[in-house]
Amino acid sequence: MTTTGTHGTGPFIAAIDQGTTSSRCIVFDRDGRIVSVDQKEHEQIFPKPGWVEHDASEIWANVQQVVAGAVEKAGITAADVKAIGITNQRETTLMWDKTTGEPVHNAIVWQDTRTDALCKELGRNVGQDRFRRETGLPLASYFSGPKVRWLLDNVEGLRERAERGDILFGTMDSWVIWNLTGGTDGGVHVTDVTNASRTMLMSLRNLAWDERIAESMEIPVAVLPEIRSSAEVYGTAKSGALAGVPVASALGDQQAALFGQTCFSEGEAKSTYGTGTFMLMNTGNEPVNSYNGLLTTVGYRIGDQAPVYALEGSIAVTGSLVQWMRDQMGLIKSAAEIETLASSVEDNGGAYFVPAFSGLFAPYWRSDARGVIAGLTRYVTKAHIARAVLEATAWQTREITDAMTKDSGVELTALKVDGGMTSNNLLMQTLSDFLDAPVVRPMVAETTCLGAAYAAGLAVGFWPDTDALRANWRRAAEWTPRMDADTRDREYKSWLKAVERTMGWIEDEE
Ligand SMILES: Nc1ncnc2c1ncn2[C@@H]1O[C@H](COP(=O)(O)OP(=O)(O)O)[C@@H](O)[C@H]1O
Ligand SMILES: O=P(O)(O)OC[C@H](O)CO
Repeated sequence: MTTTGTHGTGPFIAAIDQGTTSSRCIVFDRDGRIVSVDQKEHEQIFPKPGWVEHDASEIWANVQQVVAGAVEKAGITAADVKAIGITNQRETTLMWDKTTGEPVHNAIVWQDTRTDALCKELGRNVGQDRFRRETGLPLASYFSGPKVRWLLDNVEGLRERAERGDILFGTMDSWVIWNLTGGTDGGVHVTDVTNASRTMLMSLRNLAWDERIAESMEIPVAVLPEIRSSAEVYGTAKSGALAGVPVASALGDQQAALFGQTCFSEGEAKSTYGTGTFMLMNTGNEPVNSYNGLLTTVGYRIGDQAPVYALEGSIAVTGSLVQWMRDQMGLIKSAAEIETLASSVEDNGGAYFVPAFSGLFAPYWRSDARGVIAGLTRYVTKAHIARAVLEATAWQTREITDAMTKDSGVELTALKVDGGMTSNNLLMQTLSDFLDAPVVRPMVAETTCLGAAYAAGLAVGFWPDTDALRANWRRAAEWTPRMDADTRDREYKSWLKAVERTMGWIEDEE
């Protein structure tokens, strides 16, 4: 996809978003407006049920293409661009040879569940609590550490090469930055605090690798990148359309969206509706422990300022359920059609759809759960199912906001949203109804790239401070609750009953 928008005169900031389904590059002007976009999808590789991989060489080639594409569409040159910001799908794990620059295996994607058994074993041997206490994360196949261990155990000869110091590990931020800054010819091997906080290997308080945790996972520290802040100059792009431009930010995509939504004050939260949904709340300069199934993570760190922490509710399946209705069930032809179909009925007809396709993430963290449609009768039509599909996203968000309130003590007053699913009006209204709170969407829906651009711009003095960024945030749409409390409470009870039905489907030995 390539689009060109209207823009003022330069200079500009470019952001690269290396996402789960595609890589894109967006050029922004000083008002945070989009000047140009270029985007390219990459192959999703499913070698076995539950396994998901990406070809990191294909991804790097795509990144170079979209950077060139966005620069060309903007009608600018590298000299007009003051900095490059990086944002990325988080947790996806890659190891490569630092002499040849070749990946040793496909990247293992965040959704991949191959390390389930390994996580259970680590839980038995090391203890669940230890990981949560030190890293803020529950032991789950979602995070990078167990994926690194899997690669070291399963790629022949890799452990010896890693111990010799020939191998580098990185999430996609590290891979893109290493290649951009020269690769085998002096590329810098770094990651930022937000990405590092998803590896399960970083001490959340010290913002440094926890060597004892790494040792308990049998991961040699020699493979780990240097942890840096989210907004500082890591190096300079060595080749391509933006050669000579400083690479000045890195943030995991959900943290970048928090930044792009200008959630700079404690208690401010955003929820991003894409393949999955991720809600993050800024909790200030101290990590807040979760007792209700949320993750404690780093929100961002600007240069040497104090880090900002966040609580996160991660939902594995939201937009991908709409894709499933389209691609596997054939009930709709396009994602947008789900709204038309769901709007053709008044309610869900008694049906509740819990899409626990790869277990349940927050607040349950149950890998033994599987998807369920509950409440079926002959009355139920495909339109009711479409409605239940949209309601599933809204109810899952409600469960997360309930947990956030319990953990943080902050009542939700409004939710800032972004991502592909927010173009669905019925879903946004339903969300407001179920949360009993206003839902607001900003003018620039590409908050992930915007956040990376903002951080890079701050690092090079393109924007003076976060107040200047706040001034760019403009509301495009708002939905307010219309549902009466009795209906909401009754429906929520039924949803929670349906969630119970998903648990324990997978037996341990499976
Ligand atoms: N109108 C819509 N209604 C519901 N879901 C939608 C709609 N448009 C797109 N989606 C879903 O949103 C997702 C794409 O959003 P996007 O933010 O681009 O995701 P990602 O960044 O995770 O690739 C897809 O899973 C798609 O099914
Ligand atoms: O690439 P996205 O938008 O699907 O985001 C993926 C998340 O970062 C996974 O934690």
